[in-house]
Amino acid sequence: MSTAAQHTPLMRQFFAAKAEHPDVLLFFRMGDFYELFYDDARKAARLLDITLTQRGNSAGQPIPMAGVPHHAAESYLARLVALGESVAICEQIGDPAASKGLVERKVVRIVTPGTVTDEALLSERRDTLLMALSRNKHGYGLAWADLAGGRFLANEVVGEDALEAELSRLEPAELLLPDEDGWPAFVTARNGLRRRAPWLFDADNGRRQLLQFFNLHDLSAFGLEDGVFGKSGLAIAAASALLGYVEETQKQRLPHLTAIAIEASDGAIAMNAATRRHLELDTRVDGDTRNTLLGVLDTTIAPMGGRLLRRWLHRPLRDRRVIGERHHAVATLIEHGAERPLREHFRGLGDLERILSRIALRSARPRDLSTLRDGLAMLPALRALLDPLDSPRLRTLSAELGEHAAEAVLLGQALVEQPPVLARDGGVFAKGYDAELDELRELSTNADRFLVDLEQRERENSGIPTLKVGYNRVHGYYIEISKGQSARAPTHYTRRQTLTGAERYITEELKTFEDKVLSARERSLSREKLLYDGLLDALNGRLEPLKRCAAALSELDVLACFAERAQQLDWSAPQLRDEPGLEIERGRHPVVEAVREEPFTPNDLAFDDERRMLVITGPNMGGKSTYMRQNALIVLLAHIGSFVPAAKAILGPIDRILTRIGAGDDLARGQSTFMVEMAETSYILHHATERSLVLMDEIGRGTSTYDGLALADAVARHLAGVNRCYTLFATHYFELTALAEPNSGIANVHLDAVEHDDALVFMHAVKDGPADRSFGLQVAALAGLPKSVVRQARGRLAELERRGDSPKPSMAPAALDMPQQIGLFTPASAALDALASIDPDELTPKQALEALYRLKALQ
Ligand SMILES: Nc1ncnc2c1ncn2[C@@H]1O[C@H](COP(=O)(O)OP(=O)(O)OP(=O)(O)O)[C@@H](O)[C@H]1O
Repeated sequence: MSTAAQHTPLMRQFFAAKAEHPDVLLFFRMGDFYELFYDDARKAARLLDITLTQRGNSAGQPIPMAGVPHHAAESYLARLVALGESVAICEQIGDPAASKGLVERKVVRIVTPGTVTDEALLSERRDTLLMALSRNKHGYGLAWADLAGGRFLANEVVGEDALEAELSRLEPAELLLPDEDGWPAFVTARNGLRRRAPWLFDADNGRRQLLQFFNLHDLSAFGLEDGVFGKSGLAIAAASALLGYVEETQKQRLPHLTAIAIEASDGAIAMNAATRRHLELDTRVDGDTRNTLLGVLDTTIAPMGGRLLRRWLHRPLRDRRVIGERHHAVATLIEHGAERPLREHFRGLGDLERILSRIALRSARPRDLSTLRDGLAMLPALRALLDPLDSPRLRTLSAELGEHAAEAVLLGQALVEQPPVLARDGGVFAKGYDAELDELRELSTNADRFLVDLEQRERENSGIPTLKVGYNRVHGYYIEISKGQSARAPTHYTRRQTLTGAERYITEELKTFEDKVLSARERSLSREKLLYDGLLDALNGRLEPLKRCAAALSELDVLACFAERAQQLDWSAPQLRDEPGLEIERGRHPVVEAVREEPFTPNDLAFDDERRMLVITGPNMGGKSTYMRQNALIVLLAHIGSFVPAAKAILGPIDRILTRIGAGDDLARGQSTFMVEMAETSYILHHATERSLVLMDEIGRGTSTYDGLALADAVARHLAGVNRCYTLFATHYFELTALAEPNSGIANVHLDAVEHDDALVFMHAVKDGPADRSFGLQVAALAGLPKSVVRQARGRLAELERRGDSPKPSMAPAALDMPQQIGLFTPASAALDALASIDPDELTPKQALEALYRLKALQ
């Protein structure tokens, strides 16, 4: 082991900084580069695919090193943050030119996945959240902050399921949790996990810290004290742990987090992680984000509108007044043709929400301010558009937009039309805004004139026509004379620099001029900095109303998007009513309809107290899954305030949407398909209420036919009899169609196909009653199963049917109790089972022949 003393001074400085930030990558500034050393270098080289090299030796050993150029650091940081890594930025504090020996360095901030606010490190249309979790014997506290958007929220939930549901809803980029055992795997397996000392999650300390942060005497105004568990302080503990972390990493105040609010679970239609996954709200099972509900729905124009829509989509509301107002607003926009001009205005809007956060954090760039200026300038036109519209929500939003005339004028006068990217180079402020700045700028501008005159004069006086006046950053102003002519230089010229072909001089007059001009430049830059700070101060004084204005603009963008979609896609206004039941006429699946070339066949749905479960049968590919999901999506869309893809939808209250649908990612989650299927089913049986909408797709498929049928039957009976939820139950077990007895609340519907000229045509229309054929073999043929195999299966099927062993759709209910009579369970199915296990593509000709003999033997 090497000791500190054996290391070079530079490495000792590195180790000191590293000791303070052992868990994060350290970007150590070395001139124009950030360098990483030792393990950090190895890790960064792997993650960023950059070269791992060496920087000399220290303590007798080579130092592994990887570096990224300073000017390109942002893109590397963005990649690291996206991978869930944090980076401490250690800058050179002293002036390298002035300091003797080692220049001083200091960690100035820590970039972490959940705290970034720089535009370049954020995803435009998705919130970046930092979340903290606390727990006690009752449940969990959650607090999450969107620092880039200036939002701070909390919630308390009971049970791991509810915690998982919240995590899947919010998808935090970084998760803080007390460093203790016993956290469930769906928490500990997350990217961007940061374990913190458990005492940082203490409710009593936390309360004090929050009071101090918000400068308040009590927290009751935020509703934080009346969490789900009374005064347990779970949300408070999480919120204060979060704040502590932000202060530690950002090393600055957070003036834009002005409040914290509880976002209670019971205000929303509950959807667990499985439901979000199965319904493919914004990501498909295969990770694709197009061809999802959000993909079809999101035509918002401003990025902040897009983020709000995603938030809405993940949190359909139960408050029928709020949703009703949104529907009314959308209808009003359509009726008056107002959404198109509204959206035209939004094109130049920019991301005001994040800009305002950067203004609060004082990291706003000149272009942020000019975008804000342009946004504020369009407010009067927007209000003029909105004011004649008779909709309560639009009226509220118009009022929330506010006037902001003073800020609009201030920014209008202060900024040049197209400001530079960075404030430090100057040129941000318009002429006429500040007299002192104008005067200083005048001096610099006049300088050019002076230099031309001087050059002319010196040429004449010296008689050297090639004499030039110039400037360089190191040596300042000079008079240049070529080597050949330099002997003729006047005596009052003082030599400043010798080049290969020329000599450069300075004169008294030029020196005086230089001092004046350079100091004018410097003074004008520092004047601009002062003015810039003043501008930020002025805007910060009005941050709250400006934030409300940005929020109203985001909501208008989403409502206008709903209006646009409704017209483009022929969606209609849903009706919400207080009586229970769901009635959908000519409903469509928004995503399948959008991607299909052929027309979509609309289908109805009716649920009421007498009809609570539909057992859906029909051929594979017939459209069962599509039908089930479209109904869930219609219910969901209605509850975010959107119109819906149906001719008519009358919806009673809904508290949850629960789904059990086989998905391709089950195995990736480290559990067997059947385990996942049963865990999800069990969740549904425990949580579904009379007001829940439940989709069950092919339950029981993951195990043997016998067990599967028995389970599916018992689950269906439980859902219909005990949970009494609205259930769409798709199944291949025809036996289940027998459940639809009078007064059972269960009805049969089916999808159909017809064989036409040897081809199979799917009708996609949902009809009453059970299916009478499964078309399994025809679909298998469609899928390209070898003809010989299909032919053989067909023969077997005919034989089974002849023997009366095959399952019949009209099976009597009692049959379930006598499974030995059911064809599915006879030994004859052994041949089909064996057939199913054969993959023809995998077989050699010899193996195929052997398989054939085995099959024959099973006859
Ligand atoms: N109502 C419809 N109108 C038009 N096309 C439809 C309709 N419903 C489904 N389809 C088409 O049929 C395909 C198969 O539908 P879906 O996956 O819903 O069938 P399924 O009965 O659930 O099949 P499986 O039992 O094999 O899972 C869809 O991808 C879609 O292209």
